[in-house]
Amino acid sequence: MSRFPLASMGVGCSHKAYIQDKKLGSDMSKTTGLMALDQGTTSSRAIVFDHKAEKIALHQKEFPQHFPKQGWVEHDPDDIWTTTLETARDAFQEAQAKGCEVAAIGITNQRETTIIWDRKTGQPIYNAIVWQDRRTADICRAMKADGVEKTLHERTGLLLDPYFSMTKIGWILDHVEGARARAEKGDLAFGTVDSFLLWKLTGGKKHKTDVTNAARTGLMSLETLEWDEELLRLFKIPRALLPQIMDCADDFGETDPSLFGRALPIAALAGDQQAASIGQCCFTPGMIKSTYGTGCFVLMNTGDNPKWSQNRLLTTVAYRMQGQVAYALEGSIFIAGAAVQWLRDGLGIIKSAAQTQALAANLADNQGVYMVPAFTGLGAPHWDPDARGGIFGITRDTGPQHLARAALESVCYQTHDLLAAMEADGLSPKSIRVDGGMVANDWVMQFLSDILGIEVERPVVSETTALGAAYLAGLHMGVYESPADIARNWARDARFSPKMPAQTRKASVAGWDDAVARVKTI
Ligand SMILES: Nc1ncnc2c1ncn2[C@@H]1O[C@H](COP(=O)(O)OP(=O)(O)O)[C@@H](O)[C@H]1O
Ligand SMILES: O=P(O)(O)OC[C@H](O)CO
Repeated sequence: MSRFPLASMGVGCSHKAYIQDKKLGSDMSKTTGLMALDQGTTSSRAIVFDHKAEKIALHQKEFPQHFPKQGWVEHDPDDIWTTTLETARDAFQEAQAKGCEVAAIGITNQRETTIIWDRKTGQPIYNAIVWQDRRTADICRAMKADGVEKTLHERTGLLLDPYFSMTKIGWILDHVEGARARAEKGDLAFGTVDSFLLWKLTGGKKHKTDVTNAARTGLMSLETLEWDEELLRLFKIPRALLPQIMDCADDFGETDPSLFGRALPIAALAGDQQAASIGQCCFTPGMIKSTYGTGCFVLMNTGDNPKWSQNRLLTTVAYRMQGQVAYALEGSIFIAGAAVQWLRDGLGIIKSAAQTQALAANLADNQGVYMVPAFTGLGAPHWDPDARGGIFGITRDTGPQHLARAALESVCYQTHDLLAAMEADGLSPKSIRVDGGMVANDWVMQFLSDILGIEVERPVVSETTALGAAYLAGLHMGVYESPADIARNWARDARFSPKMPAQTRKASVAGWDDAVARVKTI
C-alpha cells in the first residue's frame, strides 16, 4: 500500500494528489478514484478503482465487428469512441454517486489496430483496421522476399506479419483516394486506439502515444524508443502522420471540460497486454502473465535489456515508467475466447460462454477431437497468416460437448506452444499468472495447469488490464511511489496445480501437434 494513501484523503495524502485535489476543488473526505478506460477488441470498459485496487464502478459496452471480406476485420472508429465515452461517463457518475472523486484517467487498448484521421475535422478517413485483419498478407510476403524482415526484427523485435500496424497504415494510404498526398502534407494523423482516444478526449489537442503501443507499429526502434527513419522509408510512412512517443505513466493532457463537467488529467497510456502485465505486478525479470480474452497473450518480463528469441517469439517493451524501461518476450495467439464466441454466435450450440465448463467437464477426455482455431491465421510461434481453422477426429458420436471441450483445450495447447518456445529460448517459468474473461472457467484453468505442467495463479481482480492502466495513472499522480508499492496489492484468488499423468499429457500434446501440422501452410 502507498505511504500516501489517497482514499479518505486527509493527513498523509500524496503531495501531487493533494495538489490535484486542490486544483479540482474536491472534498478531501472523499475517496479518490483512478478511472481506467479499457478499449478491447469486442467491448469498451470503464472501471474506477480506489488505490487498494477495489472496484468502485464498472461499465461495459460491446460494439459490432465488421468482416467486409474473408480475413478482413474492421471497427467503426465512431463505435470505439462512443462506447468509450458512454462507459466512461457512466462509471464516472456512479463513482461520484458513491462518494468517489476521479483524480485521473489511464487508457489501455487493443493494440496494433490502425486509425487514420483528418487533423482538422477529426474524421477518420477509413474504418479502424483491426489487429486480426489479414488483408496485407501479400504485402508482407513480398517484403519478406525482399529481405525486409531481418531489418524489422533487428530494430523492432517484431516479424513481418499483417498483425502489426505498419502495413495497415500503408494499405489505407494506398487505397483511400488522395490519402498519401494529404499525409505527406501533414493533414492526417495516424494512431493506434490509445492515440485516437487521447485525441478525442482532449478535443483534438494532443497527438501522443506511449512506448508500448508504439512498439507494436513496426516503426519504433527498440534501442532508441523513437520512430526509426529507416523503417519509415522501407514501409513508406510519412513522418508527419505519427504521434509523439511518451512514457506509459506521463502527462498526456486533460479531457475537454465538456465531457465530464470538468477537465480530468490523462496520466497513463499502455497497450492492453502490457497493462495486464502491470496489473499482474510482473515487475521483476522472469515474471510471466497470460491473458485470455479474444486472443491470448503471454508476456514475460525480461528486464532492462531486450531478449531476442530464436523461436519466433516477439521482443517488445513491457513498460517505461519513471524513466525506467523494461522489455518483454511475448507470445501472441489470435484466437482464444473468440473460439468460444464462435460456438455461441457462429454455431449457436451454446447460449453462454460459461456453459462450456459443464460441457467439457462431462467428458472423461477429448475422445480424439481437436480444434485448431486458426480463424485469422496462426500467430506465435508459427506465424502462418494463410492457415485456416480445422476440427479433426470427428465421428458419428461427436456432439456439442466435444466441440466445446476441443475449443477450450485449444487455448491451453496454444499456450503450451508458447511456453515451449520460451523454454527453447532458455526461459522456463515455474508458475504463470492468468487473467481475462476466460479465467473464470475453472475447468480451463485446471487443464491449462495440467498441459503446461506448472502452477497457474489466478488473482482476485481478473480485470488486470484495466487495473494496470489505473496503477500507471496512480503512479504518475503520486498515489503510488513505485512498482514495489503497487505490487503489494496483488492477491491470489486460486492456484491450480498439475494433476495429469505425464503420459496422458504427452499423448494429448502429440494429438494437438498432429492437428496443427494439418492446418499449416508453411
Ligand atoms: N466462463 C467462460 N468460459 C470460457 N470462455 C469465457 C468465459 N467467460 C468469458 N469467456 C470468453 O472470454 C472472452 C471475453 O474476455 P475479455 O477479457 O472480456 O475479452 P476482450 O478484452 O478481448 O474483449 C470472450 O471471448 C468469451 O467467449
Ligand atoms: O482486445 P484483446 O484483449 O483481445 O487484446 C488484443 C491485443 O492487444 C492484440 O494485440
